[in-house]
Amino acid sequence: MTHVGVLGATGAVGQRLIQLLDPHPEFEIACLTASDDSAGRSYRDAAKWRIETPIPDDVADLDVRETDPAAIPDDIDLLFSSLPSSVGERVEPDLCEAGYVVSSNSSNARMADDVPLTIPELNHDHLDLLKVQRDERGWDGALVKNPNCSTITAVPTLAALDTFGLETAHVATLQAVSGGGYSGVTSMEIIDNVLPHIGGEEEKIETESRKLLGNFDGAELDHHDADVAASCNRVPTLDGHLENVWAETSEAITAEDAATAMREAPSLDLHSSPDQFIEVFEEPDRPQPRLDRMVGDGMGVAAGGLRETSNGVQYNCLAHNTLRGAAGASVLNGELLVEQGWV
Ligand SMILES: NC(=O)C1=CN([C@@H]2O[C@H](COP(=O)(O)OP(=O)(O)OC[C@H]3O[C@@H](n4cnc5c(N)ncnc54)[C@H](OP(=O)(O)O)[C@@H]3O)[C@@H](O)[C@H]2O)C=CC1
Ligand SMILES: N[C@@H](CC(=O)OP(=O)(O)O)C(=O)O
Repeated sequence: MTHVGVLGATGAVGQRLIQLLDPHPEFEIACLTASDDSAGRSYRDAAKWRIETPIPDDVADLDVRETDPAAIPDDIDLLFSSLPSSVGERVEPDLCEAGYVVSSNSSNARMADDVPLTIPELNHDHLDLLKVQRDERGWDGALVKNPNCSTITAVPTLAALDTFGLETAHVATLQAVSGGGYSGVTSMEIIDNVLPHIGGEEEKIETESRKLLGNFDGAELDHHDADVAASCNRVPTLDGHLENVWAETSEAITAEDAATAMREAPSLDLHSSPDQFIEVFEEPDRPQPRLDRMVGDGMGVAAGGLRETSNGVQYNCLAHNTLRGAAGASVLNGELLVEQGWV
């Protein structure tokens, strides 16, 4: 068993990590951290558990520790990080320097040249950037990131379309409230409403997509040159980001070509990777957040509403933002790190 720790374990993503890691056949939760306010309390007491499955008893009895390298036991093999990015920026490099391998969901350092940003089914080869990272930073540990939840929703479909030469992608998002964390948006702000701004989100989709779709030659990563533009909206759904995408390709493409390319997007043999990576619906009114966010046990991507435009295709896509878009993405990266021998 690989002994793992969860940083930011009491939060929205931290709780999802525990939900996924507790029954995991390869990982054993051995350490939990959160803010100083929670440190020293039992997890049951510190975490306001809001997941639909019960809080696991063995985890509930663990003590929450400070988020500090000195507080992490030496026998932890792998850390999952779901800290606020300002905290991740400060703490994650210290942990890597202290020798820990960190699979992080926080947005800090996602765009750093020597930090792999991975969706294993798409760009598992980018993990070899860790050789560059260790050479440059002198770390015994390692830092790997998963992308922003809205980015993860669209990029698998864009990667499938790239077989036809992706040139442009315009994305409009309808993002669930859980994306903002437990204290993100208040009910007075979001009920009977749509918020047409999510700070920093558009730039993340635009830049992270190009890094994910880029080419790694073993030394340097070339970002894809597609023109990606995004517009982000918060809507009153609980989980599941729905996105409208307009993609243009250099080669002619039909809606049927696009559906086939998406359906054929390869999956991996990792524990958390879904059997079918992208599920394409024929019904024009699918995917929908309430009906389809659990495709592939919450680790799949759903697409539908495909139709041709003058230079490409238009469609809708959806993924569960705290599973495939956050906690599940970190766990999958953890499985890849183990499989490739970094842990
Ligand atoms: N929610 C989502 O869908 C997604 C979230 N993310 C990212 O994941 C990260 C976590 O998000 P989320 O779970 O929603 O956030 P929450 O606010 O729900 O949880 C934050 C966690 O970090 C801990 N924390 C807060 N301040 C500190 C500190 N100073 N030192 C140590 N620990 C601290 C909290 O502990 P305590 O309980 O003690 O305060 C809590 O465990 C963020 O970077 C977010 O941007 C990414 C993709 C999707
Ligand atoms: N901003 C996303 C969630 C998030 O926290 O993203 P990031 O991991 O890039 O900080 C949302 O609101 O749905």
